Amino acid sequence: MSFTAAVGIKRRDASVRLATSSADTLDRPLEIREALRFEGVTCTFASNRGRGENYTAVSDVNLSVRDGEFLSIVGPTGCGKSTLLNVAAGLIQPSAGTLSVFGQKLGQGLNRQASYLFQVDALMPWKTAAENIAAGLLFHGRTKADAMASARDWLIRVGLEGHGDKYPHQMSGGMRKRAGLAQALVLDPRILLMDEPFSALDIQTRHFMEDELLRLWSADRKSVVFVTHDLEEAISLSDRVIVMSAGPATRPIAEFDIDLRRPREVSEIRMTQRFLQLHAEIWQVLRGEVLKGYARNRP
Ligand SMILES: Nc1ncnc2c1ncn2[C@@H]1O[C@H](COP(=O)(O)OP(=O)(O)OP(=O)(O)O)[C@@H](O)[C@H]1O
Repeated sequence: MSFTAAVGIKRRDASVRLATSSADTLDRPLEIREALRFEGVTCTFASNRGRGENYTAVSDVNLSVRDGEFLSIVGPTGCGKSTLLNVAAGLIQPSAGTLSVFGQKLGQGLNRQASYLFQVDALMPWKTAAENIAAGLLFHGRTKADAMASARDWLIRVGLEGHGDKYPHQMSGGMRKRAGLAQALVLDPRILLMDEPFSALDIQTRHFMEDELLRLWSADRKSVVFVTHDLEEAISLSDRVIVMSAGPATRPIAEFDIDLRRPREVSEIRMTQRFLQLHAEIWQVLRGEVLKGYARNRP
């Protein structure tokens, strides 16, 4: 069974180390590389209620994301999923604990190995799709000709060939998402952080985008951390799903290996027996936390 309860979260050291017989060591690396490692990460904020109170959103989070892994994080609303992504991006510093990126502790400042894709578009309305995609490269010092050539290449890769001259208001929600994906991937990050990127899309476009993401991901297997409220989306995309506890002081309470075959087509994989089995197992844990979250947030 793939369910690993709280003990499973503690097994993190074992999970990143391969069993090594002498034969193994000849042709396999000793360690699977970690893209991200949260160690004892706690984030405490000044409470929205004021009165000098504090609110601990996440507490003592220990979690590693393997190089090339597609990891999803699910949990009750407001539990602290985005907070963890913000720590991974270097947008906020934990009150305690550390984040390591490919083995290096991240001090102050942004995680330069990562690109971030938010729920809302980060496209600049006064720039065309191509210019939006090229903007990050220009910021990193590439020449305009070079940046625009890369942007045109990425327009093709995300299915926006011929739409490079459109402004965001001239594009559909799905097209804007594609442009957003290109904007993130053109920088060739080793890590992709995604915060409910497709939640505003209609269901068909959403499935299209999920398949598109899997296709792009499988081309060079970046490490992905994907936050979603949608358990079906989490299972159909991921190698591993982490369930967070209800807040406050949220932490991962269970992890599930998703052993569905790849390549996957999200609408098809959801019909399989194994998918339904995994869904039932994970929902059993998640449901309890969602109910606790509702109970705690009742006025
Ligand atoms: N900068 C901040 N100042 C004060 N409180 C904050 C801050 N950032 C987050 N919080 C609080 O921390 C908790 C976790 O927020 P977070 O956005 O990480 O949750 P989430 O699981 O991503 O939410 P959702 O599921 O609704 O997207 C919330 O109660 C939120 O109000």
